[in-house]
Amino acid sequence: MFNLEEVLKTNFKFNSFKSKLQEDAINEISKRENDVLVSMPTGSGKSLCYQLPALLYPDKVTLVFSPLLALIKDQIDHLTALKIKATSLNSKTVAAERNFILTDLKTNSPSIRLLYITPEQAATQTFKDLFSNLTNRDKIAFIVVDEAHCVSEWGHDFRPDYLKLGVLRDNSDVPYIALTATAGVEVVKDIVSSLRLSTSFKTFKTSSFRRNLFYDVYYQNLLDRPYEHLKYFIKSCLESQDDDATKANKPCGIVYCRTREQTEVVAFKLSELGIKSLCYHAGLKNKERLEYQEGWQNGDFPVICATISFGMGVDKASVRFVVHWGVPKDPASFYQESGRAGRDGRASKCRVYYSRADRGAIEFHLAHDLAKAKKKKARTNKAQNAIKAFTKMVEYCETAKECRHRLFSNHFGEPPPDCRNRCDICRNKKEVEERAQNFLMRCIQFSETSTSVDVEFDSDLYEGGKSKIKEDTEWYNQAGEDSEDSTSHREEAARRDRNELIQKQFALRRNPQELSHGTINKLFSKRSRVLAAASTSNKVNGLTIATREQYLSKLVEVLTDNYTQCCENRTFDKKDLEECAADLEYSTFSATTALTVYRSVNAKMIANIRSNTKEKRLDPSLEFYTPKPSKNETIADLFRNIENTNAGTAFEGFKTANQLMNDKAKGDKKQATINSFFKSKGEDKTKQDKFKSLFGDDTDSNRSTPNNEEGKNEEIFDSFTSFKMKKDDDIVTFETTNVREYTKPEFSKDEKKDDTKRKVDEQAHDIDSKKAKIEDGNSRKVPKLKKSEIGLLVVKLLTPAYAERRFDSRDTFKTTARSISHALLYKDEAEIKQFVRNFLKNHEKITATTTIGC
Ligand SMILES: Nc1ncnc2c1ncn2[C@@H]1O[C@H](COP(=O)(O)OP(=O)(O)OP(=O)(O)O)[C@@H](O)[C@H]1O
Repeated sequence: MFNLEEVLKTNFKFNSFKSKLQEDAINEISKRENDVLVSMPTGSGKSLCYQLPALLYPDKVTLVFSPLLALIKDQIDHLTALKIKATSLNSKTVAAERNFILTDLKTNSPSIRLLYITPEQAATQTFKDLFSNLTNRDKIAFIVVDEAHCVSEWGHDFRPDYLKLGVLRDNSDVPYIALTATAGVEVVKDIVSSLRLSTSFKTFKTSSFRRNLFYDVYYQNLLDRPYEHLKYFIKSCLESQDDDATKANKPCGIVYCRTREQTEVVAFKLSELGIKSLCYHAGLKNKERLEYQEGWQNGDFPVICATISFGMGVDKASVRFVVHWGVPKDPASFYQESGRAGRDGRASKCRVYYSRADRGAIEFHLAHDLAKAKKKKARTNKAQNAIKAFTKMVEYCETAKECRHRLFSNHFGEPPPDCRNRCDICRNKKEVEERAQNFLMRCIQFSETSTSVDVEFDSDLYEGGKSKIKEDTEWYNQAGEDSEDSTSHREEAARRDRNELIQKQFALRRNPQELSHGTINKLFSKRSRVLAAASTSNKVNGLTIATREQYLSKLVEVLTDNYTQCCENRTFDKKDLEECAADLEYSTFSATTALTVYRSVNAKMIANIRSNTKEKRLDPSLEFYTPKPSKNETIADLFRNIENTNAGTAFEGFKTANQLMNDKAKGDKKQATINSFFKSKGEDKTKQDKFKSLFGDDTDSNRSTPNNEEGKNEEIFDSFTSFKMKKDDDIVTFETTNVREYTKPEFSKDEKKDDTKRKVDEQAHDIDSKKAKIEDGNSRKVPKLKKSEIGLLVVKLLTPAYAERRFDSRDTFKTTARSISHALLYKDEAEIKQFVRNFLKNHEKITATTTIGC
């Protein structure tokens, strides 16, 4: 009917359509038969899809709703340059122009082809009159809704005024054209329902599958030296390209971090390891930001470590990798951020270095947003949606269920893509499953040794563990006598609570749609630093964990100021001050039942501390504060105690990442790596003891281990990154890494020494084991494996069943693992494996009453 190519050439000066999809969409729209939804990535030429058809109906006008004046201006300038009459009716339109528009559009042959309007304008009487005039005379060619995702609460740019655009349908049957960049299923659903697109609407949509991108996930806490791992990954990405490219087109990459500090630390670490990197975040001066962005774009340095603020308008073709150091916020952001890799169509990689600490921090913020939303529906929905979307990201990272690209195809409502090994799971599912399992197991192991909230090594699944729940319960019962009866009653209640929570956690994983306020509160209470967090809303009506956290933060801040300014001989460290603040907050919390009282007592306390600081008087809470005895219950405690013992340094105030880096640059090599904590002379015995208590391994001492005593626990800790069974020599060994690419570490001198030492230790252990085997052959009852090794092996073997929820509780899991380990003290690896296999075969569900049998 129309010669579209001719119109394209004559009016838009293009020789051909940008893509087949663009051509098809224009073809369909031109017919004016159906509503059309165009979903294509930015820059793919969506505007032409309505601009060209608008020219095909010379005595009609096309109305275009667009959210921003700046976008409108751009479009009008572009069309004016092409001599196409386009104008805008908005709050800034001067009276003369407004009159011209209204007069022109009321004629039989208006000269205006496209009229751009902000959605806010659509609600004005002037527009309503104009609209009914045009409709009555059948003068509208198309109603176009640009950036249509603004109708959706799932989108980032939700604009309530967009919701009103569907109402225009009441009085008109003009075809609607909705345009959006690649949108998720929920957003598309919202567009269709809000704009009331007809049931026969046609969709023109680009597939979200990026076949040149390879996706995978690694776990930060399974890596011995995560920054080195990152370095080798980056090197492999940057080296694989041709050398002929211009400087600006040389391979480069982005490392996305959650916080400004992280960008600084990662950039520093990479630079230190020989990969020139700079950071980019909102805290930099404008000039610096621009300079760094340009430097990266010009190819002055290959890696930029940035918060997600980096990337808007950055369209560099030769990005060979995008790393997320932590966890992306949601599938849509992840798609967009990782999609900055491989714009030139060449093979590129997208990797997440997952961290539970990051997950915890994000969950906490999400819970906070939800709490802040109070009962406002729109905000609550938004906060709930953010939690659901984040849950998908967590599942993506923590499991190895399905092709990584499916995260996106599911999100965009597309059929599963033909991945063909373009992700780690499709390439080697078994290996990835094992890695995910090791990660889960690691979380369980650390949760056994951690009784307080420890962000870096936060426990999996449970609300701070048994002791935390017990502590909460005790708090409620503190008035009563601690009789045996009441204790067992409380333990029973705690067990019930815990099981219920576990069930909810699992339910949450199964069906993230079913989130209730209570569940979320419970879920996030484990992240909280406040004492008895889980009891918050029961104790003080209307009080949220987030509010308590805010007061706690304030208390930490004012106490820190008071301490640094008013105490001469400082011995407390950051954790002491936090604990002191937590005690203060808790004392108010436990003495109150009304929210207003809670707030005012805290406010008064904060004011008092401030006034003491002003008068240079140490606050009594600090003057009489006795730091809690070191229990070595968390890794953080352990590090802190060792640090205190080793360094004997006074509190110097807290340092920013920058200061730390500067200190390091000045040669402060005191603590180059975590390992070096455990490698310094003199304190070995103490540290070993600390590790023993940390891992609950106090029974190996009766075993004869010549040559291997020194550093035994170091080895366990070092190797804790992952462990594997060496099939060939029948011995459980610990691996410093289970990562294929990480094969060529360049150790520093000290690390080489450590490594040699470890090898010597391992050899000694080999000799020791062989000796033990010979002795066993001589029928002496000597254990074939260390107790700790048996323990780890059993835990590893039981973990898949735990992940499949076959244990009724975490306690049962622990007790079973312990009982089996004890029972198999004199068995070898094969026997242990066989036993556990049979045990799991014979017991589908494992409860506290399941007998081990041996
Ligand atoms: N057929 C074509 N041939 C060549 N270039 C084209 C063609 N169609 C559009 N373009 C150009 O492609 C670029 C991107 O087009 P456009 O701005 O319409 O993309 P878009 O998908 O609307 O992006 P956004 O989501 O940012 O609005 C523009 O410079 C436009 O002139």
